[in-house]
Amino acid sequence: MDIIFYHPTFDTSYWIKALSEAIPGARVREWKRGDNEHADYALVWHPPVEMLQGRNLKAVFALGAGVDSILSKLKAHPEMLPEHIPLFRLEDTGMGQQMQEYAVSQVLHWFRRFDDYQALKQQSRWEPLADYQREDFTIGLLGAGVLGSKVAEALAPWGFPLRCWSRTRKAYPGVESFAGHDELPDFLKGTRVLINLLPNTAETVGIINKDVLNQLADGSYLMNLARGIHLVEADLLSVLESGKLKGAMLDVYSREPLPVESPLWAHPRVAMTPHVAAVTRPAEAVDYIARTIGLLEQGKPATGQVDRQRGY
Ligand SMILES: NC(=O)C1=CN([C@@H]2O[C@H](COP(=O)(O)OP(=O)(O)OC[C@H]3O[C@@H](n4cnc5c(N)ncnc54)[C@H](OP(=O)(O)O)[C@@H]3O)[C@@H](O)[C@H]2O)C=CC1
Ligand SMILES: O=C(O)C(=O)CO
Repeated sequence: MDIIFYHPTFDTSYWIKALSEAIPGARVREWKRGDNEHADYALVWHPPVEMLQGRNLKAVFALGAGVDSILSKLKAHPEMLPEHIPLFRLEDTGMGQQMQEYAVSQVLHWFRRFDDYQALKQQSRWEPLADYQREDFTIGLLGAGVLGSKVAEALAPWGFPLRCWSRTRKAYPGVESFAGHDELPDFLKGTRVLINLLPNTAETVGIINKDVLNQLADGSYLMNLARGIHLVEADLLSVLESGKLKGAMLDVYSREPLPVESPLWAHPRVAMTPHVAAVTRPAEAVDYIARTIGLLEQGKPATGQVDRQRGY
C-alpha cells in the first residue's frame, strides 16, 4: 500500500516514520512536486492540486478537523478529487481536550471577573466587585458536533445553564438543544457567553454579525474558536463599543496571521491567541488514520467522512 503525505509545516519525517510503524505493509513517502507515482491514500493539508488530481486514490485524509481549505480548492478545481473518492477529516484526535481546556478556562476567567480585576489593577484600584450568578451565565454553543459536544461535556460540571445550536437536534444531557435557522433567535436570547465551534460553510460565513450579537444578553462575551470568516470583525468592534458585548476571546481571524494594523490587537476588551485553540496531535492522528485505513481496507464503514454537499 502506498501513502503520500504533504503538510507545509508539520515535521514530515516524524509522520512518515509513525505512519509506517502504525500501518503494516505501508510505504509512506513525502509528496513532492513532479511525483506522479502510484498512491492508494493521500494525507494532506492545503494540498497542491497536482498532488491529488488524476490519481486513483482510495481515500484522502485531511490532517485537521476543518476541511474548508480543501473544499474551497475543490470548488475552483473540481477535477482535483472526483466525488467517488472519500475525504476524511480528523475527529477529535486530542483536539476535544484542548478545546475543553480553552473554553473552560476562559468561561471561568469571565465568570470570576478576572477581566474587570485586570482593568482595575491597571489603575491601582482595590475594589471587590459583586459576584456574577451562575443562573445569569448561560453558555451557548454555536455548533454541537465533535468539538462542541466535548466542550459542553467539560462545562457541565460547573453548573452554568448550557445550550447548543446545530443543524439537527441533539439530546446531550443537561444541554438545551436548538436546531436550524428558525430557532437561532431563541438560542441567542439570554445567552451570555457565545462559543463558536461551527464549520466554515456557505451557510455559516459571517454568521456572527451585528444582528446576532445584539440578540445576546446585555454584557455578554464571545469566544471564536472555529474560523475567522464566521465573525464580522467590524461588527464585533461596534458591538463592543455599544457596551452590549463586554469582551471577546478570539483564536481565529479574517486574515491569518492577523495584520499589525488590525484594531483588534490594541482593543482592551479583546483577548487573543494565534489559532492554537486545538492543534493536531500527531500520535492520536496517526492512530485514527491507521485505524480508519484498516477499516477501509476490509471494506468496513469508518467515521469521519466529510459530506461534500453539506460542506463539513
Ligand atoms: N481554532 C482551532 O484551533 C480549531 C478550529 N476548528 C474548527 O472547529 C470546527 C468544528 O469542528 P468539529 O466539531 O469537529 O465539527 P463537526 O462537523 O463535528 O461539528 C459541526 C457542528 O456544526 C453544526 N452546523 C454545521 N452547519 C450548520 C448550520 N448551517 N447551522 C447550524 N449548525 C450547523 C453541525 O450540526 P449537525 O450536528 O446537526 O450536523 C455540528 O453540530 C471545524 O470545522 C474547524 O473549523 C477545529 C479544530 C481546531
Ligand atoms: O484542525 C483544524 O481545523 C484547525 O484549525 C487546526 O488548527
